[in-house]
Amino acid sequence: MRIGVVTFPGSLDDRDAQRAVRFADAEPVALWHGDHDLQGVDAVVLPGGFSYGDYLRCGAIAARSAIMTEVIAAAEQGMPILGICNGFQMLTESHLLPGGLIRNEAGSFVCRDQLLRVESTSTTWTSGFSAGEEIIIPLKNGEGGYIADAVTIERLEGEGRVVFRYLGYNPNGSMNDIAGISNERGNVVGLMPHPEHAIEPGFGPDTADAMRSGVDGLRLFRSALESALAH
Ligand SMILES: NC(=O)CC[C@H](N)C(=O)O
Repeated sequence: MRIGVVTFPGSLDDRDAQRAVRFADAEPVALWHGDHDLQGVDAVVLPGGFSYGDYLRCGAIAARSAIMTEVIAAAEQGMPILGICNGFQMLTESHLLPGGLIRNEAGSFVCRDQLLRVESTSTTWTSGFSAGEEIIIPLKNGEGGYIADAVTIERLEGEGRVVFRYLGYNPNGSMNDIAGISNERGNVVGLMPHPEHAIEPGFGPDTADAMRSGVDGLRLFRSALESALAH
């Protein structure tokens, strides 16, 4: 499986995402924001960072880049797309996912190992988890507060499209403790925490708790690979 990772001006975690793809035994393909070319990839990761310096709103300018025209068309055809943090912001800004991300409630950047509950396993990126599983994934953002109108929130909850929920502590004031959501089809997933930073023991979240592997993030990439092999 070939998974494209898009680099935008100001991307920070594109190399980490490529590494995560490699660790999951898929082939990473570097894609460029200015190209109208997905190079025949099977899936796309929109990585974290500060695309276009976060000007206007995080992800707003990136959502209007050349590559996103192709990503949007491919997503609508069912291609698996994962938006991580700044990538999640791009997905809402391009309307592939509903709602938006606003400045953290506390007004400051937050960086922590975050406990999450996997609420939905019916997406391409979470099929390898068990529903209700608790995982730890690093989180680092300034505009991570998820908001949507009441009808949208009700719909997301009712359709089981809240994929990840913050547990124990809501780091940014997200409505309903929402950390990640999917589109109706389950091929497009966006989340604020960074799974690409939890792929290797000793280099991810604090693993002092023996119950935690520190590599929960890798399972999102593996899920996509296993979904592809199953089809
Ligand atoms: N880690 C990230 O991708 C950060 C996204 C964005 N720049 C923010 O601060 O919210």
